[in-house]
Amino acid sequence: MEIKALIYKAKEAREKAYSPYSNFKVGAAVLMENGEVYTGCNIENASFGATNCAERTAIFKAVSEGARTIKAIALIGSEEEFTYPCGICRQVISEFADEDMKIIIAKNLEEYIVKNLDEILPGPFTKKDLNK
Ligand SMILES: O=c1ccn([C@H]2C[C@H](O)[C@@H](CO)O2)c(=O)[nH]1
Ligand SMILES: [Zn+2]
Repeated sequence: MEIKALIYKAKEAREKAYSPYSNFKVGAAVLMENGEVYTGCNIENASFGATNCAERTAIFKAVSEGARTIKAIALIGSEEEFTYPCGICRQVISEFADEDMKIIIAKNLEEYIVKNLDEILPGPFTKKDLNK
């Protein structure tokens, strides 16, 4: 799937954000190994710590449908500056990352940057650390 098409899906998902506390909308789209794309938005909660980020919403939808490996993930938050995944999402992304997974961080369909996992999460804690 083309990068712009994945960003477009993330942008559409951002419209669904439930963020009455921060008023900050984020959308994500994951392309999985089975060729399916799953989308997610951030979902906030009056108990702030119960908030779920857009990336994790998308990944958990994918995994709960049986998909396991992320080929690419697109993320769109602010249109003024690039919105990077938070630390918790970086860890969750690493659990399901394909070895050459791309992380696409977009302001819009024209302005985006592409990162590898190693660039945003060097030295991850993985199943290898648990001898799994
Ligand atoms: O990469 C990010 C960064 C933040 N958020 C959400 C969480 C919260 O609802 C709001 C403000 O932190 O943005 C995401 O969904 N993804
Ligand atoms: Zn996050």
